[in-house]
Amino acid sequence: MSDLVNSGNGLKARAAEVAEPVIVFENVFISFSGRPVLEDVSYHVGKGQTLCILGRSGVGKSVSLRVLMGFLKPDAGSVRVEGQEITDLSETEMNALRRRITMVFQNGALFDSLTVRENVAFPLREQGGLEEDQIMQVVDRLLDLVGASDVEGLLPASLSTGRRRAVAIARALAAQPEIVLYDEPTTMVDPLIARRLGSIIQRLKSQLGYTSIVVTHDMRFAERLADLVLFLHQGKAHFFGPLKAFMESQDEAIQQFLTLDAYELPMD
Ligand SMILES: Nc1ncnc2c1ncn2[C@@H]1O[C@H](COP(=O)(O)OP(=O)(O)OP(=O)(O)O)[C@@H](O)[C@H]1O
Repeated sequence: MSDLVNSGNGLKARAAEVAEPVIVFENVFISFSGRPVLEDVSYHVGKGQTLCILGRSGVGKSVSLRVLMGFLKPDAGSVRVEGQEITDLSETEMNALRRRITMVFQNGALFDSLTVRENVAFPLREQGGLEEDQIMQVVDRLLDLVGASDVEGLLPASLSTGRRRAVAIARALAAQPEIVLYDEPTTMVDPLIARRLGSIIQRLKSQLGYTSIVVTHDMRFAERLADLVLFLHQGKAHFFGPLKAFMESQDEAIQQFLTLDAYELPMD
């Protein structure tokens, strides 16, 4: 059933059948009350790659994620996940898609009354199909992966923000997604915790081959994780390409973003 239970699943076979990248945005437009936010934005993410979406505040980074989750419909353009057009799916089809794509929210959205272990076990129980001892095995592995084994018996309220976010990542993974979206994972945590969260995301990529998109303000975080960068600027995909090309770009808007980032006091 899962990579976490047994290493063989249908993912590889399905990916091989799909000629195009796992996620494709093509000429996407979206506006609110006539005010354009994304104008003609295109990018793609291949299997196992990490894309970091960068850009100044309010430029449409979170909107891009919400379009991918089907919470917002673009006015025009195509959004495809493993070759399937998602802009015209019914709510039922969208719910099926949301089992394959999961979003880790800043606040973690954990159940307050459940322990860390029970929180992580929750999606596995909800999905069914696993015996209790298998569930416990998967939970152990996930807690270990995010470094939260020592707090498994605690309630979320007693954890630090960074720990809560790590547990939220474990719970998101328990739903066995194929694609993980992270919205500002390092906001409001100190640099050490940010580095730890970065290591967790990195490990998920190298050990489990997740395809992921990370929205972040934090250039140091992006530098550690990104294969690809999408830099949104004035509604446009001002840059889309490999991290190295982004860092070396002499483009004025990119230079300004990188320079300002270097001078910004760390928010986390
Ligand atoms: N549902 C909505 N209705 C109206 N306007 C919206 C909606 N969602 C987003 N917006 C607007 O779209 C713009 C982009 O928002 P978004 O949250 O994507 O920015 P962001 O780049 O993620 O910024 P930040 O880094 O500050 O989170 C903002 O001006 C926001 O007010």
